[in-house]
Amino acid sequence: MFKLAVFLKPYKKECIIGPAFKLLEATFELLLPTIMALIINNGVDKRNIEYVLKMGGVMLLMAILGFCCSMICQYYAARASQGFGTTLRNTIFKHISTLSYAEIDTLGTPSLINRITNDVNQLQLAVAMLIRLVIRAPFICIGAIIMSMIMDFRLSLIFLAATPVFAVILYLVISKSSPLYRKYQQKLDKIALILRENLSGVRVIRAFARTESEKKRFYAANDDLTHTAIHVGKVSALLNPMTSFVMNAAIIAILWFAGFHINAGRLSQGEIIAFVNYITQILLALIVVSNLVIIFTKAVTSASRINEVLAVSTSIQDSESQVQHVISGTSPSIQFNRVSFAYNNTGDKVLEDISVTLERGETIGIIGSTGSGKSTFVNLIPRFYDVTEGSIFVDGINVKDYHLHELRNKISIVPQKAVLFTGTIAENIRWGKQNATDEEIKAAAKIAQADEFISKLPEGYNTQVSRGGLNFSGGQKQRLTIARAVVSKPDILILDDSSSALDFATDAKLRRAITESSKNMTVLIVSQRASTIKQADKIIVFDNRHIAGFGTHKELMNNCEVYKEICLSQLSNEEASK
Ligand SMILES: Nc1ncnc2c1ncn2[C@@H]1O[C@H](COP(=O)(O)OP(=O)(O)OP(=O)(O)O)[C@@H](O)[C@H]1O
Repeated sequence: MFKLAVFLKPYKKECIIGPAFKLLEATFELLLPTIMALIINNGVDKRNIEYVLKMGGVMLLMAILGFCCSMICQYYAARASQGFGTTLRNTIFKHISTLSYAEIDTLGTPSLINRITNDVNQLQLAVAMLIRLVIRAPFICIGAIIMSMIMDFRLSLIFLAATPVFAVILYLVISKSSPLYRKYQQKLDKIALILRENLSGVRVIRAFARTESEKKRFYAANDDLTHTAIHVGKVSALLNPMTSFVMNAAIIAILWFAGFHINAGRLSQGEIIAFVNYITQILLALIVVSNLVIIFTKAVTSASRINEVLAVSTSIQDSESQVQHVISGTSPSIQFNRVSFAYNNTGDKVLEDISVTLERGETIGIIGSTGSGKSTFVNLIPRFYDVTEGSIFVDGINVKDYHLHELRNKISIVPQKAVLFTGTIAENIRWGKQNATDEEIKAAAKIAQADEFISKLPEGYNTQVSRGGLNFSGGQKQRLTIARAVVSKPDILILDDSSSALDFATDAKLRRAITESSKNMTVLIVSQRASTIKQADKIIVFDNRHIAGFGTHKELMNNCEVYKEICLSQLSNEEASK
């Protein structure tokens, strides 16, 4: 938790002024019982109305000043806690954006969302309480004990005797509830995961009539969360009654002994009322302390979850080289040199000993059974993941020697799942090139075979894309994502099964347009459809982690059994032999 204190640095002023005003308010509050004792002893007892009114006025003034101090503190606490939360959220977000796919896969998207929202909120609350109450509550406790000591030292020893009992209660509750809060947050992550899967996969769930079983899964996770919440709630709920019990026992003891003191004439009526007031102040302050303990126990859990994210350093390190790369026109566009890859250190290899050279300007088809490693192969080129063994060269330079932005500027990738963002169609295409002119956007859409359907829309390129591109069909979404990729005229274009929703004729037109649009662009087309990749200059055939064949359609039909089998399962003999 202390590691995150750096985010409070810009709010030093707020962290000093806020508690200072709170202390001033607490001082006024501590003086009130003494003034009340004076009013009873010197005013009420002696029937001195003038004294009662004068001191009553002083009490009112103190209450008003106390209220003003409290408001000022509240203002500074809100400024510091909100500012702290904003900076922390920005920092986590910035950090997450540096992480590679591998780290994001490990942490889990729903958990990351919970950490950046829920956990930061918890810390924000702790900061506000830190400024408003953390100094005030002990100050009131200690102040009230000192004031009562001044009045009657022996009676006040009862408070001191109650303190260790209170400390033991605090220790027991914290040690029990702290691990439970961590469990609670993990279960909240699980709820977020199920919710996310259900909301994004709502159509599939309905199509497969899985609504009931998904409901049951959600209820089970929710019950589990509730169970933990109740458990932790029960433990925390013990704190307030136990504190009240200890303090009320102290009050009874004080009243008992105070009776003897009054009888002996050592304590006045006013003083005994002030004494009881101080006890009440201590009791209230201790209840605040108990609630603070709960808030801070939660905050410690949240802080460790946030620190966990901030401590993850990306495995994809950007090159530190300042050298401007000079690309030789003769080097191959992409070269894999004995590359192996596993998604995690202990996992099985999903690509093994891959060596292949792709020349500039070639169109490469990539085919193979599902799970054979096609997507993994193309994801290694822009360094979404780093190779486990071997090396990859783009334009003759090891991908690890590029600055990431330089490498990724060369490559446009259209992923399997078409992802669009809210905004207009033009804005979505402009993601590929920020300063693209309207003509460039139209040209890109023409290549992607999207211009025709966009032009028919009443608002054309200014049509709003709703969240996730819901207002477009699967094929339309795919074409828009392809337009976004080609608008920057990249050196390497990767289409990862991204034309699967297009009909054969549109797919063929798309491939022709891409080939014609740039002679120097190396195009990698991953597809399950033999017809999509058949015409490519070269075809890579993946089979179970390995390259089973590499060559033209004709060559592979003659020498690659896996390829021949795929083609013959999809095409007629006549089509396959063409
Ligand atoms: N993020 C990931 N974490 C762990 N394993 C993964 C991950 N992505 C893919 N895999 C595994 O790697 C293997 C290769 O997957 P990949 O997606 O590269 O296959 P593919 O040939 O593209 O399949 P498809 O044609 O179905 O898209 C599969 O066994 C898959 O389970």
